[in-house]
Amino acid sequence: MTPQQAKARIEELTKQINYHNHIYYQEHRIEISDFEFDKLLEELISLESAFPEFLASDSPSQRVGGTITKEFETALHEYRMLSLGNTYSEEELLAFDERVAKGLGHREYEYFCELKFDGVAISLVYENGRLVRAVTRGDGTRGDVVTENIKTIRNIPLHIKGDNIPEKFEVRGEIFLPKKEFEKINEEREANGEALLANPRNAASGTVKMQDSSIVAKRRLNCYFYQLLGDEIGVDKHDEAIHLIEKWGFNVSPTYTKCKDIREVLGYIESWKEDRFTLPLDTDGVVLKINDYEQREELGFTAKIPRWAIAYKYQAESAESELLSITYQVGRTGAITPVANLAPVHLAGTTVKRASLHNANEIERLGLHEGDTVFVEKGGEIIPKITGVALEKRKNGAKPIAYIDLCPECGTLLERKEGEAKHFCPNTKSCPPQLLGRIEHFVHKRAMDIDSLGTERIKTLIDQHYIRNFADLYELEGKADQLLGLEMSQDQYQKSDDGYLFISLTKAFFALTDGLSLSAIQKFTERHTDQPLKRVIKAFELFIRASNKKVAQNVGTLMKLEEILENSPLPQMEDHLPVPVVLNVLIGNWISLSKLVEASMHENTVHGILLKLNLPLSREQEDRVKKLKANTFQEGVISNMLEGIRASKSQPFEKLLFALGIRNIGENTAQILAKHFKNIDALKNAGAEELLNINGVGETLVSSIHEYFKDPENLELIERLKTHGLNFVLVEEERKLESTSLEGLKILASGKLNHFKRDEIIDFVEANGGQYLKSVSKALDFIIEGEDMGPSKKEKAEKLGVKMISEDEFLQMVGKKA
Ligand SMILES: NC(=O)c1ccc[n+]([C@@H]2O[C@H](COP(=O)([O-])OP(=O)(O)OC[C@H]3O[C@@H](n4cnc5c(N)ncnc54)[C@H](O)[C@@H]3O)[C@@H](O)[C@H]2O)c1
Ligand SMILES: [Zn+2]
Repeated sequence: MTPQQAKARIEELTKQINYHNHIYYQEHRIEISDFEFDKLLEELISLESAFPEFLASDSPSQRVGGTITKEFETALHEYRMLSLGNTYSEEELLAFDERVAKGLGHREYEYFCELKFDGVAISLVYENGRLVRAVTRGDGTRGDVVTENIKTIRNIPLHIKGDNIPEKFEVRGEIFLPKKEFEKINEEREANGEALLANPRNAASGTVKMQDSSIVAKRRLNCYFYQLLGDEIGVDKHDEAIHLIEKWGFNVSPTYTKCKDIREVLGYIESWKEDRFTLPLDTDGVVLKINDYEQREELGFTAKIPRWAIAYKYQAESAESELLSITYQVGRTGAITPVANLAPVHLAGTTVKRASLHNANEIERLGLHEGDTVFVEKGGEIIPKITGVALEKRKNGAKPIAYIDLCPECGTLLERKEGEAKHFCPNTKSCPPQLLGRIEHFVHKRAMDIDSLGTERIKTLIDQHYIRNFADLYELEGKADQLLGLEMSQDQYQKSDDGYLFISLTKAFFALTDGLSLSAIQKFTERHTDQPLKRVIKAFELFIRASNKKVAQNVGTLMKLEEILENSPLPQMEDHLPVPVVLNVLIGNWISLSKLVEASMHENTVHGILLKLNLPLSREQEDRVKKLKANTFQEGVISNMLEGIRASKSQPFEKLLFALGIRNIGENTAQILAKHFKNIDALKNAGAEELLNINGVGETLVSSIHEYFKDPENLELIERLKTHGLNFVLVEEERKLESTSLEGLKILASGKLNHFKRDEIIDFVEANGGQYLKSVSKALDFIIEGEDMGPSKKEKAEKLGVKMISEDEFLQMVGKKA
């Protein structure tokens, strides 16, 4: 390589590494794996050492990767927070050991091994036994002060008690989001159609830097500690320090061990290679450190890393599997996410059956064909990803994956906006997941406030076609009797290609027998999955006989089932039975099989079929049928739901306006518009000019409003809602003010308040006659300055000359405090 080439490559690598550092530390995202990142850095380091003339003092090889952010106060680290050298190879580990041996003049030394926890580094400073400061690593010299956020982590001791606690000391560790919590958050996000968090590490680092500690508290971060620092800590070996902080109540992972030489270290590495996946958090390697502090000092540091420690990183594991199919998920915003269904394969401690594909570009980038053998990898990500295709194994004539054109939920032609990676379903009104999103918004606490309508219930009502829009909610009252017994989930059902309704064997056997428990039957069917139906039924007969419960009756029913199945023209489906056949066995004396088949063609549940047929069932038959159904709506649930819906009719105009979900009309805007126009018709007829004259209304909002009222379906919806008595007119002063002490004042609160939660302060200001604004502007009369008010906000307020008062002063102003 010529010096010219080297220079160009160094520049290119520097640019790339700086970019990936930036998105990793500032945006909590990744675009390449850690392995790929480490390879880039390694290449840079080797080029810089071959061509030292091109080594820039600010090269990423010379600096710790993070930086500080603008939103927090910063603090200097008393002891610099460094990075660690890392390697993926055993040879390099042995070379490290040789350097250590040489550096110490071949005297004896010990290693202390810990797992490398994949989280965010934190430094806690204690003075007189109290936690005074929690600081991120930042650029290694200076970090962000995130004390309030860290205090929400339950097992971090705020006070240390005991004998001989040093007056001042620092403890370092790794904050992490437990895998279970991470999965929970992502399940919620998936259900809400929000983008998934890539991995627990990024989620943890994003959380640590949130502005709102109450959200941090909900995330249930945890922390493992691995270092004690201070001038008078009274120990001179790392293992002693670890035992000390354990004794003081810090959470230390019990996975550490002391090794007397590098061979033992290799044993430790091997022993955790698979076992680490059983730990509650992600780990990406092992850190080995010289145990003795004096020896550490002798070995010293480079600009960026200690010479007495190194991280050995496990390579991400990969496996081969077969692409079975692709499922396209529709989120609540209409965004489409393709997911690969794979033949189950064992990988990194779990069985993998699905891998994320993100969007059409990713499928194209991989060049996926139907039935391809693919490589799956599980790096830092919980959701594995496909890293490539084994081209030599591609089947003859395999077709490239064709991305879907139509929404899998509603059949609408998908759209893809210029410059966007994701496809969208434009059918915002009736595409089921999008409708779910809209209804959830409508019933939200700050909108129509119908808390008896949770997601599961709304989903059921949408799936079974009881609600297609908001107005339908108010017509449920007349359908109360149909709702009784409505099934909450359709998981137990399947439709055959030609539209016949099937039910799981477990549920069918449960309803067809008497005296056998659902769980016992489930265990039985699990043992007999994949077998031909005839054989399963024979085995079930033996199972009934062995159970010794109501044998004659149960076997009799089973024989009837066999006979009807034999004569029915219906297709077969693995592990399922046709619903009409099962119903025929249960209630056959009332109705013929052909009538049942006909009724089941257009229905998705047993409840639906029975509603349609309206048969006079005996008590016993009803009980049997009940066993066939999924969980159902009961009387209490229904009356509770209807009560909530009825009560919502008295929500004031501004809440209703917000609930309608008109694009760009948030809560604040809804209030402003409601106050200005006083009723929906005035808003509907408002011209652009009038709208633009209102403070806070801009061009985008004007066009969303006009677009909304241009749509005849929306107008019809409003008319229907009016007939149900919803408030489309502002009832002025309908809210009794608690006081007028804030009358005419425009107020904003920033930072953490002690007497109010986020939403409470808004209600409080308004209840006392004030107006709450959501951003810093000249219009404000004052800002209530809470704890840890963001420095950028503060700066802006000072620049605009907005007065800031403390929470105490505010409380005095409203007479809540002497
Ligand atoms: N994928 C990307 O785009 C991208 C970008 C930037 C950085 N990265 C990754 O981030 C890492 C670089 O970050 P780094 O400089 O923090 O190095 P590092 O994470 O490899 O090592 C240092 C850190 O390890 C942590 N650590 C965990 N367990 C520890 C233990 N038992 N003892 C001591 N320290 C422990 C500490 O937080 C410490 O700050 C690399 O692994 C790199 O792959 C990836
Ligand atoms: Zn759709």
